[in-house]
Amino acid sequence: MYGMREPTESSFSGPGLRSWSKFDNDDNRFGNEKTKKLEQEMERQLFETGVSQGINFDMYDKIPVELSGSNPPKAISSFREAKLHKQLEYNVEQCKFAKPTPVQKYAIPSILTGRDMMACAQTGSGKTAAFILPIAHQMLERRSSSDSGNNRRQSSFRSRVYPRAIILAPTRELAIQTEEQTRKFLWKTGMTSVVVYGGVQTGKQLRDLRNGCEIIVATPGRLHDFIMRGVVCLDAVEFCVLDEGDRMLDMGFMPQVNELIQKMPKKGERQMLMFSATFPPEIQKLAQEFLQDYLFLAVGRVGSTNSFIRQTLVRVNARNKFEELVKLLQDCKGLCLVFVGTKRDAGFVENQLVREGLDAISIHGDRSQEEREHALAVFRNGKCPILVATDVAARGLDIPSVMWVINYDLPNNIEDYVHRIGRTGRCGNSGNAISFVTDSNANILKDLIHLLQENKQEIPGWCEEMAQGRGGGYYRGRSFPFGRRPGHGEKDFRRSQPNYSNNFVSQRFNEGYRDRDAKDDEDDKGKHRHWNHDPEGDTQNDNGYSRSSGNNRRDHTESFGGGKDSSERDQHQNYKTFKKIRD
Ligand SMILES: Nc1ncnc2c1ncn2[C@@H]1O[C@H](COP(=O)(O)OP(=O)(O)OP(=O)(O)O)[C@@H](O)[C@H]1O
Repeated sequence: MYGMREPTESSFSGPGLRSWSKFDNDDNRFGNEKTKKLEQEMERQLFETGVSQGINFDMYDKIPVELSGSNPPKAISSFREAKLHKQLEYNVEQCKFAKPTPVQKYAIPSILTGRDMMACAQTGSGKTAAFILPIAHQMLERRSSSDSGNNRRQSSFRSRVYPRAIILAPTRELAIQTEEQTRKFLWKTGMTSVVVYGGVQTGKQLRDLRNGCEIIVATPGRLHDFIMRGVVCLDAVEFCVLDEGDRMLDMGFMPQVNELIQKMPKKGERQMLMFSATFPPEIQKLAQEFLQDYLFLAVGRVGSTNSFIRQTLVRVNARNKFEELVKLLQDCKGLCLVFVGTKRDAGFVENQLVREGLDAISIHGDRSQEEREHALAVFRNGKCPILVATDVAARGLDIPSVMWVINYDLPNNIEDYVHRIGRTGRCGNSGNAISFVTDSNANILKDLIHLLQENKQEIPGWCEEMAQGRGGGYYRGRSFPFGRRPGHGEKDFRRSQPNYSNNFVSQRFNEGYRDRDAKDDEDDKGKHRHWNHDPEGDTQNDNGYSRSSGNNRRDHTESFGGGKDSSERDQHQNYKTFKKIRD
């Protein structure tokens, strides 16, 4: 029988800890001193991970928010206001979450009312808790009201698992991390979660599943595998989350995700939630297939970065990129994540750095899962403070003390840039992102310049020249061809659909947003209510979210050299830039 084992030292992690978490405070039948101590230790270990909130945390309240769709509920201003189950309140306290972030303020009440949701908020701003808490609350409520939710008993009879919630993630490491986070919130609720992902033997995951669970966090391939083997059945799914929703719906994942969703109860009988920091309009359109009467939440502009990350562009010559990297790394304090374009380059750069005497390790798709997890572990604990990575580490990973993200190779699209640099500057902490730019990067520069302008970052003169030279001029100011800013996602795409819905409203909070989007709004088809309501009573927007004007940009032609290939002067200036950033 599950849940009847006395916990042992070895149950500090993995399923042992999960099964112990089924005990409720009042139901501790081993109430002796030793057990209590063990339980306290398990609790301490469980809650000690995660990024502590940084000095900029209160700035989140000033970020403009848009909530659109029919009958949107009122935001909460404290976790208490959400009236979560008392064990969940306790677990939130243990996580040291003093107050909700904006995405939590708006998403928690929306999800609690049973609505589907597409939510877009900056990297590191607490999206994970924004969906897990209201899901866990509803599962607890429904279980206590109907007392029919013991899926474990049911599943052990049928030797099949019937999860009530599925959370899909694009990478194995993110799935592992999200399940760890889920475990915190489920602590002592009597509910458990299991993570399943590819690249490792199925044995342990199978045993965990057979012990029963309410929530499965998974990468799509492995979950599909377990369904085909008759281990998991999705008939009883009440909640489905696509974490990094835009990635889960892009061409790489869409067929698998679609197949999984088809195995769940149909629209309206399950709650569908999609979260990401980026949601390009074309992906929003695709997502319609899975959503019903959903609320769209945008914290800040869809696809933007947070303003706590200092972003710097450095012009380099492809030939001496590596030397530039070494120079830079010698001066970087704290953990440093270096993104490269290919798996081969990841191995190559790692080896070269080690030869230079630097403590580097790499993570990419050609490494075994064991190696990938080892690389992340030694990076996390600081034994190897430089992690060279492909985009496998670009999304979702929440690692404290990542002070630097270096784009050794820039990605091909702005969404990947946003996610990559979002590994630093999390939860109100400051961070630095440095991107090497070569002649072959002209394709991303327009979007990048726009993003930097928006966040009041320095834009070197050579960069503007480069963007203009290649693309026939980049877009400055408010008017963009085809009525949309280049490249990345914007607002709720339904607003531009004719007669979307009679009940459709779009509410805005922190009115600084108006400056930026005023013109777009006039053209929108939906009805808009502009409310002055602000749950924190703060309507000022001074965090740089209104689009920057030309005044915010300095002319850096002088300090970064001209538009030709990286010259000696460039290199000297690059060094000066590194020094400035470091100091
Ligand atoms: N209300 C809160 N108060 C303090 N810390 C919080 C709060 N909410 C979340 N955090 C912490 O902030 C960190 C980032 O949260 P999370 O990983 O959920 O961000 P995210 O928005 O999902 O980021 P990404 O877009 O990169 O996936 C975590 O370590 C989490 O524990």
